[in-house]
Amino acid sequence: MSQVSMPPSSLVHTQQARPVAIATEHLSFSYADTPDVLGDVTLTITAGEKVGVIGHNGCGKTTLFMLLCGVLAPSAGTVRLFDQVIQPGQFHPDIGLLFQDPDDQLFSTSVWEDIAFGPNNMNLPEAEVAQRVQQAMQMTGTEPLAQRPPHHLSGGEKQMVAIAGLLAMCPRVLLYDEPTANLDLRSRRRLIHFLQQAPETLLIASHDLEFLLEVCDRILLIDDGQVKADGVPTEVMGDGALMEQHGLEKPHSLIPHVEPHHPCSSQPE
Ligand SMILES: Nc1ncnc2c1ncn2[C@@H]1O[C@H](COP(=O)(O)OP(=O)(O)OP(=O)(O)O)[C@@H](O)[C@H]1O
Repeated sequence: MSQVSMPPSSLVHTQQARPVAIATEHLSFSYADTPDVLGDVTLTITAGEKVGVIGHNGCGKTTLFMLLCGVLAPSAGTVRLFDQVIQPGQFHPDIGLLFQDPDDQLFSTSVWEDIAFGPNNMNLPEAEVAQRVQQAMQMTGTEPLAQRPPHHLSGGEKQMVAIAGLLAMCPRVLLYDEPTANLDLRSRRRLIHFLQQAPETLLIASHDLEFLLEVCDRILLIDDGQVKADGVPTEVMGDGALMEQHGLEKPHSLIPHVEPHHPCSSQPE
């Protein structure tokens, strides 16, 4: 694995004081007809980190997320969430997954009902459910949509409602799978500000590398079922040879900008 630069020692010290949010040990997974999607992945995510997960189509980002939150059962290895081993198939309110397609997440008759679904499942008192729904709608700017049927919303509106549904469960870890896929530029910018201020531990799988550069403090590059690079975003994504080797491109903002010299302009003195 390419270790692309270590954080400064003061940062290491701060991070060591924080608990480990996610730890995988020798995590492997195969689908019945797709073997070795992930092979022997061992990694540690510290509480409060904002980690971008990159890799070409089909490299296993979504599969990794589904293993981390217990939707899929590992073929081998374990996942720990704050030192508790994740039991596949069980409800883990401490970790939430935003699906790639918000339609997979929204199914109630109104936005309010959808956001309340998670807290209701946690058997919270009605007043607390209402308070959490209200707060989650406020944070995501979805209050005006409260009584609308989710299937009538635009792609971007659905995305924010799906995020509100996760926030209402107050998870400590959030997994975002392609969160900018349905968003226009203004909604994308709003999501960037929102995630920059998020107190939770974040893992974000995305092909929108510029978005990851703005939000994340660490990048994992996945290929051939393994973590091939783990480090500071500008250094992992700024390494053109590394990116190309794994089927990716350096983000535009990390390519040095050279002003083209117009042939008719006067020569510099
Ligand atoms: N339910 C499934 N059954 C069989 N194979 C699957 C299933 N889901 C995913 N796969 C395969 O597993 C591999 C990893 O898929 P995954 O969706 O995790 O990749 P990804 O990195 O999230 O891709 P993308 O960037 O396109 O979203 C791919 O080869 C995919 O075809």
